[in-house]
Amino acid sequence: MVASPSLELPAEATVAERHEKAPAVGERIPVHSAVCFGCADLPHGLRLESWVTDDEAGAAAISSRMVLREEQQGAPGLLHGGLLTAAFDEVLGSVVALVTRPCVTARLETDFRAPMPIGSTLWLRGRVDGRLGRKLYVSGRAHLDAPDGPVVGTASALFLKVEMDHFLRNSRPEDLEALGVPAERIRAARA
Ligand SMILES: CCCCCCCCCCCCCCCC(=O)SCCNC(=O)CCNC(=O)[C@H](O)C(C)(C)COP(=O)(O)OP(=O)(O)OC[C@H]1O[C@@H](n2cnc3c(N)ncnc32)[C@H](O)[C@@H]1OP(=O)(O)O
Repeated sequence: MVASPSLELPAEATVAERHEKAPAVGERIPVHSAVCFGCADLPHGLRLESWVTDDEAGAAAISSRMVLREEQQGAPGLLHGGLLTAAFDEVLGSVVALVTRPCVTARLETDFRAPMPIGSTLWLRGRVDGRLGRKLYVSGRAHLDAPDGPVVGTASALFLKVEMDHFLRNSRPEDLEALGVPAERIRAARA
């Protein structure tokens, strides 16, 4: 198998600041899609809530909150590990969206540092560590039960900026049409 390139921040990467039209520090980040497993208010979703936070170096950063529910268990009484990775995907995807859009996850690594009991609350942080062309290097941390509680997980990821064509070519046409995308535009992207 071919190894994926490193997630290490390249020396030439630059600070990735928030876009001028992105929400300001302290503002809630709006749900990006009514059907999103990560942020929408869905019975089966993670229901993450996120806010823009300040960063010493001026980089885009957010803080998020997720309550761990009965139906999210892996081992008895503990959060399923894949759901922490899904939560990081949402948090890190939301923080890159403050810089540029649309982006997709190319690679995401999670370190599980301590078990996460059902009924507790995860406080997650995400930060864009740097940008090099289409590549956005991001990292995150999950704390248990308080914004500065014990660290139960960490993550590093690479997101890539894509064109709208990525969705026009790959999403189901009916979902795009439901968002108001004209059928001709979808057909043209796929021709
Ligand atoms: C009008 C329509 C309305 C639609 C409304 C849309 C609304 C917008 C909602 C957004 C919602 C967000 C949601 C949350 C985030 C997800 O959940 S995203 C879902 C999960 N991710 C995916 O599905 C992505 C699937 N993968 C892909 O599509 C393609 O592999 C990618 C990621 C776009 C990359 O393909 P590519 O653009 O052809 O890039 P490629 O030339 O292969 O690589 C470019 C560079 O990145 C590096 N790279 C690529 N992959 C990797 C990797 N895995 N590891 C390390 N490096 C990599 C390459 O080595 C290369 O480096 P250089 O040679 O330039 O140094």
